[in-house]
Amino acid sequence: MVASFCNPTCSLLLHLPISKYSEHYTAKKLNSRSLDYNVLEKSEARITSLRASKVNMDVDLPVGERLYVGMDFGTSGARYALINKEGTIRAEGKREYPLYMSDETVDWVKSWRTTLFGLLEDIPVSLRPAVSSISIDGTSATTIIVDSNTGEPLCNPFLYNQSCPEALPIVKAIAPPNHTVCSGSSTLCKLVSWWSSLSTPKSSAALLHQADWLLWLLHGKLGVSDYNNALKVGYDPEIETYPPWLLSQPYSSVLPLVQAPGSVIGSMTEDIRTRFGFPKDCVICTGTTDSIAAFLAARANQPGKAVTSLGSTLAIKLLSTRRVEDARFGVYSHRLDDKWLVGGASNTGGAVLRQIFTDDQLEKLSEEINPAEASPLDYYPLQDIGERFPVADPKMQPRLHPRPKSDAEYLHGILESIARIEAKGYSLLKELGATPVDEVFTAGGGSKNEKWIKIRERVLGLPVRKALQTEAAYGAALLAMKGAVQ
Ligand SMILES: Nc1ncnc2c1ncn2[C@@H]1O[C@H](COP(=O)(O)OP(=O)(O)O)[C@@H](O)[C@H]1O
Ligand SMILES: O=C(CO)[C@H](O)[C@H](O)COP(=O)(O)O
Repeated sequence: MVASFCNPTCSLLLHLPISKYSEHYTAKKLNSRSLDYNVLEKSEARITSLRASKVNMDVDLPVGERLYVGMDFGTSGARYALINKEGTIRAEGKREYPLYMSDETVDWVKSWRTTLFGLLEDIPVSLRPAVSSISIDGTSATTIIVDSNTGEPLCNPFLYNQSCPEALPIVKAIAPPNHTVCSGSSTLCKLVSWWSSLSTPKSSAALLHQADWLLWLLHGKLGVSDYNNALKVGYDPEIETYPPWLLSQPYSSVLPLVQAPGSVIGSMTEDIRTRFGFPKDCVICTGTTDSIAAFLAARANQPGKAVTSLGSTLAIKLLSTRRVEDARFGVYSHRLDDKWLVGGASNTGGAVLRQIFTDDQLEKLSEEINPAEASPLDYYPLQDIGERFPVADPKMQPRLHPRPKSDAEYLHGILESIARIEAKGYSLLKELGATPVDEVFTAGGGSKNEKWIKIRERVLGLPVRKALQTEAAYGAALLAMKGAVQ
């Protein structure tokens, strides 16, 4: 399905050119404002100088300065960024997820909750009274079914890359052909899988995404999400509602209310506010997904600009004037104010590297790589069986052999093979009608690898550079700022 989207308003987070009117839907006027990028660009130098001093700075704030907190709950750990209205980073930090086990499985809910309050504790005490708002991004389609009265989970969460193939025929029977939900790892497949399991109480259930549930712990209003996280359960961000084919399902009662990302849900609860020393006017804002937060952090603001998140997984996001989705290839479009972030998320990425090399080895071995030379090795690096994009194949096998004697050559082959997957992703988006990519910014842990950036430039045949801000937490902080100043 290809649709163009319209709205004659500037978006809050991006200086976006006014696009032509939609061919398919009566566009709704979107509430948004423009944030001056020039201010943010100028502040880059200041960010660098501040960061050069210390990460968590108990600095004396200018009188009256207000601050905005973004938290990124990624695959391997969580981070926070505390910024002011110029985008200067006042403090930042990160925590690995503690691994609590229950019945031989990881208790992710306990780990995420512990990490959330740990990050709040890491925010310098002297800066907390200046915090106006908080927002959180999480891994997309990470799904938690909770008791709608208590907010406590009714089952283990379904993680972002978990697939429920048994639910796919049921979902395909109700959704339009090749709709975004027609993927085994979609939130809707996870909901249908849970709904179809006999042992679960259905009456007082509510569906939340990871970011929604973490934000609920801070504001206390259960059942609120954002239109990025809600995309993969079937919410249509262009018409700003769930489609009739979904609302007519028996489980539609568990679906969350949906707001735009970076909109105020409510005030921080009194007990958390007093426990940590946040001000009475501190508000909690809707979030987004981790790869969209990374896009926001990069501040790529023209159609044709793209952000590749080289985190545990490879997620690509291309700013397009046209909406594109095709579940056969794992391609979907997130709304970003009055444009579309077209892309997909592969199961390849840094997690495969981490299975083979430590971060130090990655750094040392990369020094031996000549990025101008193409590697003859042809792999498909996956942690486990199954791929989401640019091929949606739950049975795809990892391919990481033959392994050469030289570790540097092996790493070169893996980095180059991931670059080829990235290149295939971008050419697929163009074939499906998205605005062609003309420049790629890089976010995530892999963005620190200069040699990989050069390999990717050669394979993609495009300018590729490290984003000015590579952490998704910075993008979430921009969403918190949007909500606070609205
Ligand atoms: N020098 C490096 N070169 C390539 N990849 C790296 C390097 N250092 C770290 N990484 C990768 O970055 C990934 C972590 O990135 P991050 O953005 O923190 O992931 P996530 O948010 O998905 O947990 C790890 O999987 C690791 O393999
Ligand atoms: O791989 C992932 C975890 O890091 C997510 O799937 C990633 O966020 C991509 O999802 P989306 O495109 O919906 O943001």
